[in-house]
Amino acid sequence: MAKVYYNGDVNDAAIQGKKVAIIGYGSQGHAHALNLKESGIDVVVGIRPGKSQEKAKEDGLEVTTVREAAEQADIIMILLPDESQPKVYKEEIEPGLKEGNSLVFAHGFNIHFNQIVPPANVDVFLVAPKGPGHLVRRTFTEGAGVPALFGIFQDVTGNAKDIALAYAKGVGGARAGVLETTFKEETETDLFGEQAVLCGGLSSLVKAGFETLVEAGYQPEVAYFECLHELKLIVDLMYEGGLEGMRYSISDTAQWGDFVSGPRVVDAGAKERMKDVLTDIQNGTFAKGWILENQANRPEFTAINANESEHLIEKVGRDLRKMMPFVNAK
Ligand SMILES: NC(=O)C1=CN([C@@H]2O[C@H](COP(=O)(O)OP(=O)(O)OC[C@H]3O[C@@H](n4cnc5c(N)ncnc54)[C@H](OP(=O)(O)O)[C@@H]3O)[C@@H](O)[C@H]2O)C=CC1
Ligand SMILES: CC[C@](O)(C(C)=O)C(=O)O
Ligand SMILES: [Mg+2]
Ligand SMILES: [Mg+2]
Repeated sequence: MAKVYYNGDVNDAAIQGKKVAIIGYGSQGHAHALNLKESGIDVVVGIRPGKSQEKAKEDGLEVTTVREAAEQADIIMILLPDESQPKVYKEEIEPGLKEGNSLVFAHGFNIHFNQIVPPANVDVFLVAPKGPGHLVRRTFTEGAGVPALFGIFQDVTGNAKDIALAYAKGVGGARAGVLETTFKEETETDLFGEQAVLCGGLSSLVKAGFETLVEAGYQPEVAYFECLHELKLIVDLMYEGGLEGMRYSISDTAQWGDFVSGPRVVDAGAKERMKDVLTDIQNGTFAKGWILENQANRPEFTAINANESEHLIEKVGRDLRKMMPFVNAK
């Protein structure tokens, strides 16, 4: 079994007296900045002028430019979109780095795929929450946390592991469990998870189910409730009790259908295609495509995104959710 670190395993002194710069104030950025601050850690947010800068100020945080934050801080956590990081790093972060600083990431993409090449005199590690930033924040305020991974790329101070664990505790990760990984493992598993299962696999499954019912003549609203809305309720049961917890709560009829029909839909062919997806991640094909897509100003991303937002499931869902304000309460 892998070693799992919890709050009691962490050396808090590793981060005390240090200043942490959170670069970016989006999904992960706001969660890390607020959670660390409420954990008693000295935080400054480095962010360009705009909406999220205003939000960081409204939230009562110390805010300055990216360059100034990187210069001031001992620990610099980069929480910009992966595709924006290399340019901002080169122009505004690298010039402020000092020997013995910690350069930190929440995802290994830019280090692993060679888009950011850090100097040899700083610690480089990742602390990657295994969940969306808004839930990293919400669970923290509820007294809980989202599990996290940490991984060391460069340890020049000899303290990188202690600092990484203290950081993970500060954002709430060590309430749920923190595991050691490598940049390679975090990058490849995170990309695979979001593409094959959590985001890509799931949205394709939901759309295919919805379309199958609608094309067979059933009402779109019924198909929406069946294939999308109820998913959260089923996944909540898996989150709480695994597959067996979910199967305990559903009817025996549903459980029998799960056993006999699930593998007909997600069959051996689907697993073979998952392996292809993993291969493209491992050999850099996916990363190269995403980097080039951004260099070309995202023509395919923009077109697909526009088509997706016009899908019937989205139109029906927007109307139905208006009648369920509690769904969007947070
Ligand atoms: N989203 C998530 O839950 C997870 C993300 N990660 C990783 O965390 C990192 C951050 O991701 P995420 O939180 O999704 O990022 P977001 O897309 O939410 O980041 C948006 C923030 O970055 C700022 N920003 C965007 N582009 C630039 C730029 N060119 N120059 C300066 N600031 C910019 C935005 O400012 P403005 O408002 O001005 O646009 C905003 O403050 C990534 O490495 C990601 O892989 C890891 C785990 C989960
Ligand atoms: C599942 C998507 C994710 O990897 C995440 C929230 O963990 C991301 O990159 O946003
Ligand atoms: Mg992830
Ligand atoms: Mg990810």
